[in-house]
Amino acid sequence: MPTTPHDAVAVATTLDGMITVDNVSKFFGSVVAVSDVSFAIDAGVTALLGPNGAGKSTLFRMMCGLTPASRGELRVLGADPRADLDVRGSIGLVPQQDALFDHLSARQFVSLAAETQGLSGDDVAAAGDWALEQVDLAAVGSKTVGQFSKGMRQRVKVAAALVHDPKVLILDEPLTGLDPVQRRRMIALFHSLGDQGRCVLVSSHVLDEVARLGSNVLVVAQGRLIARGDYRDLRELMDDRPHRIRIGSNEPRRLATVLVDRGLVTALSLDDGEVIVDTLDIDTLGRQIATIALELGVRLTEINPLDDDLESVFRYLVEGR
Ligand SMILES: Nc1ncnc2c1ncn2[C@@H]1O[C@H](COP(=O)(O)OP(=O)(O)OP(=O)(O)O)[C@@H](O)[C@H]1O
Repeated sequence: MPTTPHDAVAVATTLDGMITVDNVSKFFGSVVAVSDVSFAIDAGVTALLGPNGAGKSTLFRMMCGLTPASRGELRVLGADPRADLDVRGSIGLVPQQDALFDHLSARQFVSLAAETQGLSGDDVAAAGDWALEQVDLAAVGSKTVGQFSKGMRQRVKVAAALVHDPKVLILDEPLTGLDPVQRRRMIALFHSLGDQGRCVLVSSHVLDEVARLGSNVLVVAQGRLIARGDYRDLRELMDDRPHRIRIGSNEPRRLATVLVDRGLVTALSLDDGEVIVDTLDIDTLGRQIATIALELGVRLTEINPLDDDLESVFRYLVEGR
């Protein structure tokens, strides 16, 4: 554990988890942003995966006590974040927006965050230095934020959220726009913060980012929690879904007939000389298609999945198709 410039807020954790969300819904008029979501999470990194508009930010805002739930109950460190100011003080939020003041130095920006959290006097500078150290920016703390790369800017935002040494750190899409090296560095930072006993909750709409975030994943879509578990299990579940594939060849009709005869596809259509197939067993189809083409003397020009985007993965998980 690192030494901290000020006492960590001592708040009891419940048996349920450091964050507990119990049958929570949030309505904005007729819009259901969050629908009957329940989960409990503890120390370490948890990823909240979901497409745009899934309800991730709304869940985060409720956890931070910024907006009330319409129904259900949220507990952070055993208390209601709307009612308990101590608990609000043990949450750090990294917002999605790039809300930095470019003319301030990183140290000034983080100190401002420390003052906002109620620190004063020497504690402000000590907390600022400590937070910049955590994100590996202490050496460039006197540079203005306007000079920073996207990855460094994100780390300044994390430092600002960490400055009061919160037990719970909530990060809204913190990996967006980072290059692979910056992303790896940020993910390593999240894990080190989680290993120090913090509950680190990170949202993302990118499946591959979540693969690197770790084993604890919550999947939300259309306001509902639709899956939860180890990333590999979720990936398997996603890979088991039916796939739609476009196959280009010089003899689409002959190829189509054989694919149906051999039971390799569940649906098929011909589109402008190309065969569009649905298959439940993409591996077998992939293995056999070249052999079949060879047998028939048919030349393959293209094999492309049409539904390998994240939206179709979510659609499958939500609707089972
Ligand atoms: N203040 C609001 N008033 C009305 N509707 C809202 C409000 N905030 C969110 N919504 C709606 O609630 C739904 C969930 O939005 P939310 O921002 O929580 O999703 P998200 O998963 O964070 O997506 P994104 O990454 O795009 O922000 C969306 O349909 C959104 O339009």
